[in-house]
Amino acid sequence: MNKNLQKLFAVAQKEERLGIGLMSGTSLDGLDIALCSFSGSGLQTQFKLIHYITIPYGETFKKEVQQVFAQKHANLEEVTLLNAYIGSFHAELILQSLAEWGVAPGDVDFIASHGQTIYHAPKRLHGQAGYSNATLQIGDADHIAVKTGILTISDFRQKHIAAGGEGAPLALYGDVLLGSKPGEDRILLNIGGIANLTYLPADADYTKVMCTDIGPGNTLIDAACRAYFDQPYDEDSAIAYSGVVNETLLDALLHHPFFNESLPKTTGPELFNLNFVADAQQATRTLNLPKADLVATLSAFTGRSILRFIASNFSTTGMKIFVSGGGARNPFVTDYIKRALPGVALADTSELGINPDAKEAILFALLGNEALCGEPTAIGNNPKVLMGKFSFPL
Ligand SMILES: Nc1ncnc2c1ncn2[C@@H]1O[C@H](COP(=O)(O)OP(=O)(O)OP(=O)(O)O)[C@@H](O)[C@H]1O
Ligand SMILES: CC(=O)N[C@H]1[C@@H]2OC[C@@H](O2)[C@@H](O)[C@@H]1O[C@H](C)C(=O)O
Repeated sequence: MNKNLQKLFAVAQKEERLGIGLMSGTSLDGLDIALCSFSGSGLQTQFKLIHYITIPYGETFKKEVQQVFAQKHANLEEVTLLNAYIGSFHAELILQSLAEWGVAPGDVDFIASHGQTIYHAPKRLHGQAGYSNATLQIGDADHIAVKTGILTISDFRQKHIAAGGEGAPLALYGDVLLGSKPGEDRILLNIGGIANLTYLPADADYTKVMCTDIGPGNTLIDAACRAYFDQPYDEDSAIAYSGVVNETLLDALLHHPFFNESLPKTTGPELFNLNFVADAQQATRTLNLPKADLVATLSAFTGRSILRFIASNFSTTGMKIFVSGGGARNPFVTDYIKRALPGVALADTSELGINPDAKEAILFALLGNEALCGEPTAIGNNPKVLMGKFSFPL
């Protein structure tokens, strides 16, 4: 028998597994690496976060990825080169982190890698007859497996699409396993590049769980900061607080048909980008808005769209909201939500024992654990699937 298959079989049967989850999100800020231990699977999963780090990407790397990221037209040679490069680069960052943590690669049972999304094209975006939902993550996992010597599971989103989903959000699979509590109505809100949430009902009826993208999280704020302030993001909302929200532009942004589309739905910077903002500015004759006012308006846009979504889909009485993602550190956005929902308890996911920055990397580690030894679980109207492809070391 192929020795890698033998090893795979042994790992799947272990009492406890050590796994690494990797997330490189739409904000392109860096690679999140979470080293976790798991025992059991599904609703019996016991998990512990052992180490976590975000390794920021350098400007040159970011610029290279941005050339192909969310672009309708890209250089195919660049995409091909990046696919191999990102796999190999992520492997290097893993090895470097393991060395810093004093963990031998041979002790790690698996890596679960999200890869880098370069284009997300649900049918609602591309609208082309004869083509299904589609998404593309690059950073080939064979490079990770060969360079680290660790079994690597990757490309989770394709199975979700093959089984009828949009390939995202996958957060619900982790949120149900790690974040639900019978007797408490909960929303787990992630504000990354794109904002999404999972609703976990108090009666623990998993057919009622809902997980969907909401709209922009940090993506437009970051894009405006990059374009007009030469900054990667609006640290502590300093720019937004120095500006004034333009209500006319805000209303126009909120009128996008995406907000009325059926749930669950997904989106990305393919839709919510500076061209979309410029069109709304043109229509509202606000093209000359001071740039700080623009950042304030885009921050209010994120806050208002999240708020409007929650208020129109849930009764917030007794609801607890747990926030994660980099946007949890944007006070303009979080205060906007808090002010409008005074009766609702808003905390970050550390109250659940989940580091809010590490949550998505933990999710992929957990999906890797499920791929090894779980059973497909029916949650809400989501595909009942185990996801991920296996790449073996030499
Ligand atoms: N101190 C801060 N003040 C304001 N914003 C912040 C702060 N720290 C982080 N952020 C925001 O968080 C972003 C990074 O968030 P995160 O790492 O959750 O994104 P991601 O994982 O790429 O997103 P996604 O979940 O959409 O894939 C930054 O680009 C920035 O917009
Ligand atoms: C295609 C893609 O990469 N989508 C991301 C993105 O970032 C947030 C939101 O948009 C979410 O739908 C998803 O990631 C998280 C991890 C998810 O699948 O739950």
